[in-house]
Amino acid sequence: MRFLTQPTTDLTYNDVFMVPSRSSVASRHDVDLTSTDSLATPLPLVVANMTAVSGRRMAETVARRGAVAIIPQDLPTDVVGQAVARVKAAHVVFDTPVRVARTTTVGETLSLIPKRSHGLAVVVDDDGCPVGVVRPDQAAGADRFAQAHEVMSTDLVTVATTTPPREIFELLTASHQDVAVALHDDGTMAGVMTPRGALRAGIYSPAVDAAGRLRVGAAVGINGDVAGRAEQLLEACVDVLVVDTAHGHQEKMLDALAAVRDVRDRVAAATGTRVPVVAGNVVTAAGTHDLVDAGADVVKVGVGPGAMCTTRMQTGVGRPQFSAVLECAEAARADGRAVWADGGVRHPRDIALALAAGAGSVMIGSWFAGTHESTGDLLSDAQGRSYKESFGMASARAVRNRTRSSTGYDRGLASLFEEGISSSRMYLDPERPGVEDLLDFITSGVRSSCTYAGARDLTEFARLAVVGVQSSSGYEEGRPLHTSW
Ligand SMILES: NC(=O)C1=CN([C@@H]2O[C@H](COP(=O)(O)OP(=O)(O)OC[C@H]3O[C@@H](n4cnc5c(N)ncnc54)[C@H](OP(=O)(O)O)[C@@H]3O)[C@@H](O)[C@H]2O)C=CC1
Ligand SMILES: Nc1nc2c(ncn2[C@@H]2O[C@H](COP(=O)(O)O)[C@@H](O)[C@H]2O)c(=O)[nH]1
Repeated sequence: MRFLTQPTTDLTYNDVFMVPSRSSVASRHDVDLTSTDSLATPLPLVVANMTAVSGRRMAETVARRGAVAIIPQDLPTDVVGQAVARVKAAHVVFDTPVRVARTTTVGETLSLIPKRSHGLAVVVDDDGCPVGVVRPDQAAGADRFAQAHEVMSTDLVTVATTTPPREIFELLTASHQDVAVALHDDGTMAGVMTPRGALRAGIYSPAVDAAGRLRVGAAVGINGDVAGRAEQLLEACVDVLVVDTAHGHQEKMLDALAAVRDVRDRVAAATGTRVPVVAGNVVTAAGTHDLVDAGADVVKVGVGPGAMCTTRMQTGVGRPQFSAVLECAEAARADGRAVWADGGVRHPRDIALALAAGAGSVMIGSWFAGTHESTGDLLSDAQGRSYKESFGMASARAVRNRTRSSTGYDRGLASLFEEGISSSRMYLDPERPGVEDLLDFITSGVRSSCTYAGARDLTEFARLAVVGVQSSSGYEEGRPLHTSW
């Protein structure tokens, strides 16, 4: 990346723009978005280890499209193990729908439907074979205690798991149906595919492990039995370990990271599978080098840019994220490593700019909180707008949860140090209510950014991008107007 003119201050994503360059890339479909970190995921996107955001539904949905989610550090390892097992058991092409039994009540079925973006629930019999589909409009007039089989439609489109997505798309559009149910040879349900899902299956590749299963990561903090937790997570088959704390450039972190690296190396020697270790957060070259020296394969960058973050206002500490990523990416590259740009992403352009600055992948939290697949329940405000509740991992709410096994006195002490928002509303975008809708939005933007720069992949993009510094009115000029002025 080069600047049009050398900046004299540190910069946020909003402070910068890219200019187009002469390009020989004829189509946005010709751009390869494989991440340039050691994970080499098909998409350079990571879902942040935030309790309000990242769980098994999020993990399997994004992995099917090529990204990876990190399960938060505040969950007990047996719970993480169950989530990882569910992700690993999920089909890599067909989506996992909401599944109910014939006898599930209509009330419960309707409450479960928003947990996925398909807008329906598949009814299965005792053997796991699909027998019908319930959509909210079919159940609208029914008693809440009626059972799913009483309101379901039995007009099912079924396909074999080997049916190509394009064929499924054509089958569904010709029959005016909204979903196909894929069956295993024994008639049990493998998953579902919508027409939109069929299009996605044609353009995205799943992020898979050596055994062809969906990939998922998990986080560890720096307190307690860090090595023990890392070992249990590796036994649970996580594909990436994230050692995460607010102040990543502290000696306690370097010790914790070295302990995690040693466990990982021991497991790698025994199993032949070397799981990458990510560590953060830092915002300087010095912090990056120290984390690499202590064992990080990838360094996580960002102090204070997150949407749930109060660190900068509380402490004055942090750094504008574009400059932090740029400096840390250069330092990591010199050490033969990569960085993740963590936090502060609100538009596809921010991801493109982070990648232009040299990030191997970009981590997103709050934006994805406002989707069907995030962990929270779907709520409605007084105007009927759908939202999910989100909160920061250093908020009083998260600290209370993290310290639940400590003494009252220690919990009281910990609660004095909150650096995050305990409750915020992340509204679902009616145009893009599912995380896959956001992935479509992001990847189309980033593919386009690459072609403007003349780049066929993200290594080229980070080399060829030409970046300028803009005033706040320059940024404002680029914002679309939804009403006239
Ligand atoms: N990217 C960012 O800007 C930030 C991210 N977060 C996120 O919040 C989550 C919780 O992280 P964290 O608060 O570190 O909790 P952890 O549970 O990981 O504990 C942090 C440990 O580091 C010690 N510590 C020393 N200095 C600091 C400091 N300035 N800030 C915080 N801890 C410090 C604490 O000791 P003691 O309590 O005794 O001081 C404690 O032992 C993580 O997911 C993290 O990514 C939190 C804040 C900023
Ligand atoms: N200072 C704080 N930072 C937090 C907190 N919870 C999470 N985070 C950081 O934000 C990113 C995600 O950023 P987003 O803009 O996409 O939401 C996450 O990965 C953490 O590094 C917090 O309570 N305080």
